[in-house]
Amino acid sequence: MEVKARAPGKIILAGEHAVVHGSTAVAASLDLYTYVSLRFPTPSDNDEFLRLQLKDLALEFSWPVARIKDALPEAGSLLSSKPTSCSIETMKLIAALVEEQNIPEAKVGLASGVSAFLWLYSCIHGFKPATVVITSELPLGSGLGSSAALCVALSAALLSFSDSVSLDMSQQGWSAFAESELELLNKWAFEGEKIIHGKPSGLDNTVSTYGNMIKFRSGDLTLIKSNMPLKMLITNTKVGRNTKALVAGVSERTIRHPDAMSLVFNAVDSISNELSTIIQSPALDELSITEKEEKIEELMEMNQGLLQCMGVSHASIETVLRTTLKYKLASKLTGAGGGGCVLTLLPTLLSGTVVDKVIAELESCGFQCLIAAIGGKGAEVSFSGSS
Ligand SMILES: Nc1ncnc2c1ncn2[C@@H]1O[C@H](COP(=O)(O)OP(=O)(O)O)[C@@H](O)[C@H]1O
Ligand SMILES: C[C@@](O)(CCOP(=O)(O)O)CC(=O)O
Ligand SMILES: [Mg+2]
Repeated sequence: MEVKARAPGKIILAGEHAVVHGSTAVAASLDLYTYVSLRFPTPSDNDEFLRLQLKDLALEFSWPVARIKDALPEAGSLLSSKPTSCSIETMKLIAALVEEQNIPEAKVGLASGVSAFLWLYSCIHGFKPATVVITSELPLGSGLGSSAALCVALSAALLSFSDSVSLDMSQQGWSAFAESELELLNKWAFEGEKIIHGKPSGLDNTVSTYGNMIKFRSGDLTLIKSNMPLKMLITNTKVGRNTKALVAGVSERTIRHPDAMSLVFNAVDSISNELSTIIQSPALDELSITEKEEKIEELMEMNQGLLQCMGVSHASIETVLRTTLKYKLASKLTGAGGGGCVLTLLPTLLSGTVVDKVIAELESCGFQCLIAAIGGKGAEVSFSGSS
């Protein structure tokens, strides 16, 4: 029997970084997924390895399970009872296990993802041999939440074969988790995100777990029901960056200028709250769709200005902003910034010709554009094969 889990990426409409410091953020899931399949060998396979295949990257890692048991003896004793944080000492032991795999220099950023895998796997399944295969439709390290999608899909696959979750394995196609199970897998995913991000807010793993559109503040989520069409152009600057370093940079700036930064975070909080009110307000309210879109555009520009104050914009992001402004379109970075992706609102009445022109101009700068559906499903699993 094999389980396949999938978890979506996300866009942050407002509130990235500030959410780490307690402000409200608004995010929506994307219809781009990370997939994790998990299979345990049968006794006749005589396989004593834990294998991790990163299919898109053509990389494969493996550890004899006895080696993992030697390195992380206490991990196996936790056995999925409760989501547990990886201590600094254990992190060093995991780093040694990852280093043994000689990840190519150009792909060294993957080490944190592989570490999160080892922690989640050994906590939930101890030292059992298995093969785990990962594929993703998301660009890695671009602000679309690939790290969270990885942690959520991993937790979903791992928990599906644990005593903590009871799913109907005979059901065909993708099935969703019960509410209490979603809560558990979101908590495990958060532990994985901590290994990748250092100090995550929990926003990304929460929207990847639950899907839809959410308002999030200090660990609390509220599902949002949008009452208007929201079409976003996503431009990937293809400038690589690392969320952990950018989040740490904002924290350092906050230590240097606590009063000013607290006002910046408060302003972002107001922007996110106003944005979620506009999105949810009834379609036949006094505000027409166009008026709502104009307000959202203004809020996006204000949020972008505050992200600049936090020091997370980038020359490539500024190029996207300037280019879209020529077509009177508003944009903001999404995710951690420093490169990565930029969102541009495409108003309902905007002609297809203008959309094509702006995309052509952005792509002529070497950027990559996509229009993805937002607010779709969260984590799901699908079983195949006989038990
Ligand atoms: N499919 C994947 N396979 C392996 N590692 C992954 C995968 N997706 C994400 N990661 C890990 O997450 C990191 C990117 O996370 P991050 O910097 O938070 O950017 P984002 O979450 O916006 O994509 C990668 O460098 C890698 O360590
Ligand atoms: C910057 C932040 O708000 C979002 C990071 O998103 P991403 O990893 O860049 O997709 C960090 C967080 O909320 O944990
Ligand atoms: Mg991330």
